[in-house]
Amino acid sequence: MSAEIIDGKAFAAGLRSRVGALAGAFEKATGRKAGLAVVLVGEDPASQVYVRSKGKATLEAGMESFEHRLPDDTSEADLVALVRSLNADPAVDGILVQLPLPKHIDENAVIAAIDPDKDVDGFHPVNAGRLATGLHGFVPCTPLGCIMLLKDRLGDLSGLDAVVIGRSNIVGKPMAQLLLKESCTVTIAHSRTRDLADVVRRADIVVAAVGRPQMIRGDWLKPGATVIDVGINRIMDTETAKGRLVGDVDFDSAAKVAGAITPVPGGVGPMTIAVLLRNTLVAAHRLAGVPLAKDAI
Ligand SMILES: Nc1nc(=O)c2c([nH]1)NC[C@@H]1CN(c3ccc(C(=O)N[C@@H](CCC(=O)O)C(=O)O)cc3)C=[N+]21
Repeated sequence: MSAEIIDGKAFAAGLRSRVGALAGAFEKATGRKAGLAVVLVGEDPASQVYVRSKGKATLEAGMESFEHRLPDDTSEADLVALVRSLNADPAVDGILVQLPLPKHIDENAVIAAIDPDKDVDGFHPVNAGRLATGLHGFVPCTPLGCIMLLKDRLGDLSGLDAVVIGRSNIVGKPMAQLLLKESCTVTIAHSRTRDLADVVRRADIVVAAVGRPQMIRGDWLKPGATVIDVGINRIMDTETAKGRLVGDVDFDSAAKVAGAITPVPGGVGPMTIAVLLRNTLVAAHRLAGVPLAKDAI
């Protein structure tokens, strides 16, 4: 094994403590805590785990956490009504509606109901448009966390060949926008891409966000490439007969070829939550009209 393991968990801990210090300063300046509202519809066990860890991290950073758990059969109209009440609530700076939503609810309709200036997930079309056109707005947490790890490892990304595997609104597309903003030459690959291995082999930066366990293998990589694995897949380990988490990258073979690689768990996942807190603090400053230094976080 030759690759450096990128410790996302440690980087995220550092980011959370910087956000915590700024959250304390925000409270001093305004007399109130920055607040994040998280809405969870239904009983999905994985979503419950994520929501619990988001709430815990929010409190640890010295912010207010508002959790709304709604039954599985909540109507779209009721959910939209809750979102609108959070839009109007001055104690709430950030709103996150946990995805996926139950099938009878139109996710796009719910996302569209969130005030773009409280949309700390960066999923509202207004924020997607701002990102695409170079305006200030909220950037989805996972891709922003990936960029932070890449810049920490590589410094200037300008001119590098980057391949994003996956084209979701939540990860693939905003990831490609951010890499483009950093002046990378960006390729977006997806399930219909031909000769994916050949596309990946050209890349200095590989971001894997396909949702297929261990799909990207070491022999697809350019030696020395930086590999960011966004996938979180639960599989059965055939040797131990226990469930375990793996990424979209086959870690063992990739680590022999890559220059640096994020592990799963302990890579991108913890960054997602840390950036969510960061975005909430930024939202609080904007809503309160209290300036935050440009490079503060
Ligand atoms: N509106 C919305 N916004 C989201 O940001 C959002 C969402 N919906 N739905 C679900 C996904 C998933 N997600 C993760 C957050 C943290 C970890 C994380 O911290 N993972 C740890 C632990 C993993 C574990 O042990 O289960 C790790 O990778 O090391 C993973 C995944 C946010 N999501």
